[in-house]
Order: sequence, then C-alpha cells, then structure tokens
Amino acid sequence: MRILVVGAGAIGGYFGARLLKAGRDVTFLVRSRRAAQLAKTGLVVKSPLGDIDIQNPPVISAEALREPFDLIILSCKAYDLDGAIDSFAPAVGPDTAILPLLNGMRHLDALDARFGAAHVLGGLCAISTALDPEGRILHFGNFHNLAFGERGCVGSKQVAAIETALLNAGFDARRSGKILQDMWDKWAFIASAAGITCLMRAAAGDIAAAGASDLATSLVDECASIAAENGYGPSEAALARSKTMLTAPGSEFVASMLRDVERGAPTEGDHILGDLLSRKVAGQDPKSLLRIAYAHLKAYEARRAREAAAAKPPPTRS
Ligand SMILES: NC(=O)C1=CN([C@@H]2O[C@H](COP(=O)(O)OP(=O)(O)OC[C@H]3O[C@@H](n4cnc5c(N)ncnc54)[C@H](OP(=O)(O)O)[C@@H]3O)[C@@H](O)[C@H]2O)C=CC1
Ligand SMILES: CC(C)(CO)C(=O)C(=O)O
Repeated sequence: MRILVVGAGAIGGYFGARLLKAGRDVTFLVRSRRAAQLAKTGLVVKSPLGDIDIQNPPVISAEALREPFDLIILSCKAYDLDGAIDSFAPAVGPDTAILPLLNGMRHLDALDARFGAAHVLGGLCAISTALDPEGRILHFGNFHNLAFGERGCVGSKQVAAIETALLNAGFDARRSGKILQDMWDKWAFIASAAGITCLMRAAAGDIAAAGASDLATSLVDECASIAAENGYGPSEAALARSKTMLTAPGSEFVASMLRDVERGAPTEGDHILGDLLSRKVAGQDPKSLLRIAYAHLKAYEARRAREAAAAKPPPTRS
C-alpha cells in the first residue's frame, strides 16, 4: 500500500515516522522549507515510547506529484487545508482513500466537496506532540492512538487493506465502526481542552491549583451539550474521562493550541471552537464560556495580525 502523508509536522511526522520504521511504503508531501529541514536533520522523533531517527526520509513536492497513492494521510492545520487540498489533488485516483487526522469536523465538508465522500474516511488521533525549533518531533505523554473508519457504507475491501497497513505499526491504531461519534467526542473534548488551557494560559493541574476546575467542567458540559444537540452527545464514560483529564491535580496536560499561542503562531480557533459554537442549536448565551474562550482566541489572532502588519516594511515605490 503506497501511503502519502501530507505534512511532516507534529502529527504527520510522528505517525509517518512510525509507519516508515515499521517498513510501510510512506512518502511525505512537504513544502520547500520543511524539505530542506528534513534533508539537514533527518526525520527525528523524541518519544518516551521510543525515539526514531530516519536520515533522508522519502519526500515529494506538490509539483512532482503525478501518480495516485492508495492512502493519503492528511495532517495539516485547518487554516492550511485549502492549499493542502490543491497540493495533494494529483495523488487522488479512483481508488484512493483520504484519512484526515485534523481536530474538528468542518474539513470533512471541504474534502467531500472536492473529492467526493466515497474517498474520505473519518479519522482522528489522540496524542500530544510538537515540533522543536530544529523540526524534531517531541512526543509528550505516553499515548499515541489513531482511529479511522468508514463514515457511510461499512466493510469495504479498501479499508480492510488500510487496517492491515496501520495496525502493528508502532502505535495504537483502531478501526472504528462509529467513527463520526468518535470524532465528535474528540471535538467536544479538544474544544474544552483548548478553550480552558488557552483562556487560563495554564495546564490542567495549574487550573486545579487555582481552584478553577469548575470552569473546566462547565466548558466540558457546554461542548458536550452542543454535540448532543447535533445528535452526537458523548457517553457518560466519555464525559467523565474528559472531566477527569481537565481537572486532575498536578496534571501538566495542555492542548496543542496553547503551545501555538505561546509561540505566537496562528491557531485553529475558528475550526475547533468557532465552528462548534456556530452549531449550537439552542439560542446563543452571550456569557457562554465557549463564546468567551473563542473571543479570547479571536482577540489573540487580531493582535497577531495587527502586530505583523506594523512590523512589515512599507512597500517601496518603483
Ligand atoms: N500536535 C498535537 O498534539 C495534535 C494535533 N492534532 C491535530 O492535527 C492537525 C495537525 O497538527 P500538527 O501536526 O500539530 O500541526 P503542525 O503545524 O506541526 O504540522 C502541520 C504540517 O502541515 C504542513 N502543511 C501545511 N500545508 C501543506 C501543504 N500544502 N503541503 C505540504 N505540507 C503542508 C506544514 O508544513 P510547513 O512546515 O511547510 O508549514 C506542517 O509541517 C491539526 O488539526 C491539529 O489540531 C490532533 C491531535 C494532537
Ligand atoms: C488533546 C490532544 C492532546 C489529544 O490528542 C489534542 O488533540 C491536542 O492537544 O491538539
């Protein structure tokens, strides 16, 4: 099975490296800056579950893509989705399956519109990773789960082959018979986790130390109720897991979005918090915590844009 991993960032780089190490046929679709970095340092993963160092990993640029791949694993950020879709489109043939690992749900609509829903699997990953300044992938914590599955008709031959490729590849992969519910569960959780850790600029344990864990659980309840209004309410067990994770005393857990904010990078605030907020069926509450968390991220983005514009030299007259 020929696998194209779109983006060798924190997620694509991590799972792609594990797949390569397990002997799978993997190529990374990368842009020029990342290609140069990988040529210099190799594809390096630092993980409590085992380091990886692959020199000269197989990479390809969008311009060189000519032939279809069997499986495309999509791991860009939501704000890069349109560009990524244009880049990997030449790799989508009649039998290609696309497995997106982005948080949130809205990307499914964009992928369906461009390639047709029959090509697009549901997918998610639960892992905590980030790139360091040299482009090495740092894995925090001790979980690295990936779930995938058909969203419509179940039991295709293609997905059975994908299962064979992804299982036993050095991470916990699972084919799900209810992938849309799993994605909503993850979405409601990540919106709560990103919302509260970005709002507080702190890890779950620090929020607990401040006596503010009730805010974390209120946000979990609010996000879960929006999921329920849309027909995908989390189970009691999933709800309890989310609350435990976001209120554990001493926990250093933060959402990857807080790491983005702390390094002054763009965020997926629109895709993860804004889109969930917009799907609230019951009337909007102006004092909702989700709205406050989203407004906080929008204000951060507005400040980023203003400061970037101020730092830009004025255009020169010819
Ligand atoms: N990091 C984490 O812990 C988790 C992240 N997620 C989700 O996974 C998704 C990816 O996040 P993450 O890996 O952290 O993000 P990163 O920013 O680390 O990686 C994204 C990568 O996509 C690449 N990319 C974007 N557009 C293109 C393109 N047109 N062609 C080729 N490569 C492209 C970027 O390349 P370039 O270097 O050129 O910019 C970058 O390397 C997000 O939706 C996130 O929410 C889910 C679970 C956990
Ligand atoms: C919550 C977590 C770590 C789970 O994978 C995540 O998705 C993120 O931080 O972006």
